[in-house]
Amino acid sequence: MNAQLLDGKATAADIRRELAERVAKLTATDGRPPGLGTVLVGDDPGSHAYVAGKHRDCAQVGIASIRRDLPADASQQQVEETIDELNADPACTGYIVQLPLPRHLDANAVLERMDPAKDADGLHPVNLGRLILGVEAPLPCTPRGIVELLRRHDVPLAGARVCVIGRGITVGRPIGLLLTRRSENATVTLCHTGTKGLAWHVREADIVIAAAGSPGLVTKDMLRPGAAVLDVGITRTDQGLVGDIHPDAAQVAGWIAPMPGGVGPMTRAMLLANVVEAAERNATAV
Ligand SMILES: Nc1nc2c(c(=O)[nH]1)N[C@@H](CN(C=O)c1ccc(C(=O)N[C@@H](CCC(=O)O)C(=O)O)cc1)CN2
Repeated sequence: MNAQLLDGKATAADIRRELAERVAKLTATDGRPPGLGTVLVGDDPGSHAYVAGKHRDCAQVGIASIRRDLPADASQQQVEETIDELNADPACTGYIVQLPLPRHLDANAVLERMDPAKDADGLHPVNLGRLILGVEAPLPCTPRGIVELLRRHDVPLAGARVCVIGRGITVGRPIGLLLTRRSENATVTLCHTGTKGLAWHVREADIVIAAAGSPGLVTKDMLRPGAAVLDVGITRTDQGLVGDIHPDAAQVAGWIAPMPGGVGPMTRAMLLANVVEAAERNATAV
């Protein structure tokens, strides 16, 4: 079988073009562009690359960038003061705190301090609660990107059995909430390091979303032929970046979102979408 490519790079480029038009309208009406803020603590090269990418995307669609970089030994108070500053900054429509934070910081306290109306990542507890309640809220970027990628490639979701591997807060936990909404109507099994018989769960699935950070975890012998397989795992090795899906999976999958070029670019595009939607909400509120 030749797997069909779930091309996140091309799809994200389409979305950026659509968003650029909405940003131009907002800028003309408001007299200034929407603004995205980022809070980055420490020297993790991956996090630096992701934040740089977010600001490049902003420049491409006309969103203003506000960047706050703090040293690896920044205190909880320093980080929270930066949050307070962005909460109060009228030029900042929405912002994100790049995760993971250094271990000495309390990430939950930082997220809770954000103004939920400015939470461009949909990770504030109020917004995660709204997601459960089915109330409009910014959605976490990777889960939203996955749903958008599947929809734009006509991968059937209603009634689909989805196996998610990984229970992190940016992907594994929220993706189940999105896919089980009535509008998506999928059935989700969330697997993690405590799951017994992972291969059995994967083989039952029409859609497999691997976000475990375990290189080559999902192999072709585990997959149902024709399944849609999305690689969200990224491990940095001496040989470069390695995903959770073994390359041989393409031999049996019906669709494949590779790493790189699948879900990652969609994550970035959905962040822009969340900022544009926040700006549109603000514009209609006045
Ligand atoms: N506050 C947040 N922190 C983190 C999130 C998040 O959504 N919000 N997700 C990840 C990191 N991330 C965005 O922040 C992210 C990860 C990967 C990519 C990406 O485009 N990946 C490329 C491959 C990697 C590369 O080229 O370096 C791809 O898949 O093509 C974008 C964003 C954790 N932290």
